[in-house]
Amino acid sequence: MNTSISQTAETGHPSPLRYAGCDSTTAIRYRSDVDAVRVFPCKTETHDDAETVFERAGPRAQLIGEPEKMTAAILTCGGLCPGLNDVLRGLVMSLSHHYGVPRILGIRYGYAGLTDGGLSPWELTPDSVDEIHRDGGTMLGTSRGAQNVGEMADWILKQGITQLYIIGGDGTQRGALELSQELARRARPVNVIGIPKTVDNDIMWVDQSFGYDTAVEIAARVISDAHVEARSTERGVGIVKVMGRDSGFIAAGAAIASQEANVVLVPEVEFDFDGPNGLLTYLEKRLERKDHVVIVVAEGAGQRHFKQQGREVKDASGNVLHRDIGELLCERIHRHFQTLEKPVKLKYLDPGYSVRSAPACATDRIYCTRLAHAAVHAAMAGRTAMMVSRWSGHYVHVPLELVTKGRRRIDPTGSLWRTVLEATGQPCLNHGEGRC
Ligand SMILES: Nc1ncnc2c1ncn2[C@@H]1O[C@H](COP(=O)(O)OP(=O)(O)OP(=O)(O)O)[C@@H](O)[C@H]1O
Ligand SMILES: O=P(O)(O)OC[C@H]1O[C@](O)(CO)[C@@H](O)[C@@H]1O
Repeated sequence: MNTSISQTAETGHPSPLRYAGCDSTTAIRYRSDVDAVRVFPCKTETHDDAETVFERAGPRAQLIGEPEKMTAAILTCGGLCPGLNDVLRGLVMSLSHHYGVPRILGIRYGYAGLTDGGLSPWELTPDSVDEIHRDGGTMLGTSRGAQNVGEMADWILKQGITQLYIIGGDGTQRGALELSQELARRARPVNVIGIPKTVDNDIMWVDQSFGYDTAVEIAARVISDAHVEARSTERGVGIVKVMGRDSGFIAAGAAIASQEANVVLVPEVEFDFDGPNGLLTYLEKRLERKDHVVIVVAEGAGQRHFKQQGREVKDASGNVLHRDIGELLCERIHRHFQTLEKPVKLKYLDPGYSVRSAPACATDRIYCTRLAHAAVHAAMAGRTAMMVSRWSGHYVHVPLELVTKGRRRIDPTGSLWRTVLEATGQPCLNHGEGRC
């Protein structure tokens, strides 16, 4: 799966690099001669000793043009995530205070705001963003759903925009790549810089996304609530469903943080309901032994159990909308123990939107601000078609072509999942999958 990528460490000009997908166990070292970060990925089935070089983020001596003649635009797209307003604030402060860019446009409701049919942009100033970090959500609004890339490019050029900051998830970054390619075909240069936003923590080449710490903190508190409920009744079962469409990072992190989860179900690891290794058998044993149990489930887990029950429904961006695995767990567990004539008391908690609409915690605020400043330095130095990131602890520039190659998921054979299993005592809940 090695791919040639065009971007050198020094200049942003084309040179072949080898790409390897790997998690943050990757070793890393600086190459001070080229102001770059060299990454040596760990060995996986698909990659041997391939290496990737990322340019280090930060201010550069040479700017692409005169800041006082520039117009910057910022948009947020996809689902909410704690810290969006901190990123917006960081961008405006750096553009205005550090570089003196006079015109900063806040695009309304994601890509929809880059078209004639969208709402007019807001002029952003340090004063207008001064206190936005206190609030969750995004002051600019967000959206899902496709827009015509040619129309967006026309609109951007008509507005005289010279740099565009795009804050969003993997879908948004795919859009950013297309847009940067379309703009590159036009006469006037526009620097397109992505900033990774994902409460699910599922963007490639990002150690951990902003908002994740906040999300885990909140979800862990809900798991503790579920635990209190479960242990306060005879045969109490607490079920907590958290977001995680394709990746179970919030479920895993919150379960470990709370120390009070007994079973964690994520999209990356299959589980059975029935059979000697199935969830229901394990719950029987656990309830005999401890009289209560807490289950944490990511929304994308166990979707194969719905297969016979209808066609896939998708959101405006084409993401598959999952069936409610929390409801299914409640129904199956309730029915099973009724049949055994040993009924359980079930409490189902779903903190989904509360987790992602919260304002960011302190560590996420620092992270958002640093990413935002890195993004501005990148654009001012003339970079484009790239995303700022923190990778193996370093702030770096990652080509959008790499970012959009896939999604980051929990490795069922890796250390995070192993920690979940050790912390919960959860056994293998499937047969024949080979990954528990
Ligand atoms: N493959 C793609 N090519 C171009 N644009 C895309 C692509 N996928 C998604 N987009 C656009 O990106 C925007 C956001 O996509 P999406 O709704 O999937 O959210 P996201 O950025 O992945 O964030 P989240 O993680 O919250 O889902 C939408 O306007 C969508 O049309
Ligand atoms: O209901 P919405 O706003 O479309 O978002 C829900 C989705 O957003 C995510 O949080 C990703 O941002 C997923 O985990 C979830 O499926």
